[in-house]
Amino acid sequence: MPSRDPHPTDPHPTDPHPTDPVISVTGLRRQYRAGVQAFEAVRGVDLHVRRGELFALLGTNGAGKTSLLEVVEGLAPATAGEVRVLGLNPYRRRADVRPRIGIMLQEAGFPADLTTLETARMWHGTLGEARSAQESIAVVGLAGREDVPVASLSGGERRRLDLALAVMGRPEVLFLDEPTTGLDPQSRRAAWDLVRGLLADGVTIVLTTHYLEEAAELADRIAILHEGRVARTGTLAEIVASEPASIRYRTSTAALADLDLLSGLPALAGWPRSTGGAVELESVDLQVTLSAVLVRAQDAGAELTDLDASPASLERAFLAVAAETLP
Ligand SMILES: Nc1ncnc2c1ncn2[C@@H]1O[C@H](COP(=O)(O)OP(=O)(O)OP(=O)(O)O)[C@@H](O)[C@H]1O
Repeated sequence: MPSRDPHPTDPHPTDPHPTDPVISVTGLRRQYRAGVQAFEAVRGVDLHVRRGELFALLGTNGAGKTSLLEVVEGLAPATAGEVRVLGLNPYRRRADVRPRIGIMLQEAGFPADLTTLETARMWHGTLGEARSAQESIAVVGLAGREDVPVASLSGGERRRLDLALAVMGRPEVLFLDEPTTGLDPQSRRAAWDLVRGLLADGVTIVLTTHYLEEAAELADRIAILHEGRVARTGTLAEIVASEPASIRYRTSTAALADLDLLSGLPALAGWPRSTGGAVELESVDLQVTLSAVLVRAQDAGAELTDLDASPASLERAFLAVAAETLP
């Protein structure tokens, strides 16, 4: 099916309202191949990214993040649905949209024998209005490494060079595709500081990452993609609030081990389970359930070993999504 564009002329492309979403995706579908071999990688996605926010796109392997982002970045057409970036169809109006966005890909693939500065200058030559090569290198903290061949940069320095090129054109919207993969914890935190600096300058950022901590640290809002659909979306707090907390322990005392007896505990999110000899409880109110467990243990003189009580987390939400099979 060809992509459809209900507003092919984009009547007010240069005068969007300040509160309009910078990225607006509605009912997006992307299908690979046709006929019996057809595979729909993106199955009706709605997303809206506001000006100046960092929106993190998470997902299981093969969830459709890359397939979705390629359409948003204007690199591929949608099979169906509507995408607007800065008010424009990014595929049909690529020449207008491209200078206003920056894309940091997973593997930029520079000629390894060029130096940092030569690489930045080469990229500068492809842009119109842009920061100088020197300034871009300084922005990402690579000053002093100008004359080092790209092949001799560390993995972290190479990712910073990727970022220098992505921000060189002073993009209004920046796409960061797994920007800190392979970086050590210190370099990752340095990259986060760079990203925060860009946000402070008003850049709108779409981040994909497999590091949930990174999304929790940086994102204003998050979407978790699964099997081509948005399975969860919202702020970190909103996503976490939709998941139960958990309590685990081991005991030999029946009052705390018998699952039927435990099912009467308050605020449980489901039936108690026993896994590998440990009791597992899910709770919609950790404090209420945990207090009841401890009171019962005291009354029964029970010893609880390996006691662990954890509030819901982004990781739990992610794992819950990964375990779901969507209709
Ligand atoms: N060119 C293609 N032709 C056919 N199928 C494809 C093509 N590209 C991707 N797919 C399939 O579409 C689905 C989504 O892939 P995609 O790369 O978008 O996922 P992803 O979320 O980016 O995954 P990852 O986190 O592993 O990079 C996968 O099942 C993949 O095999």
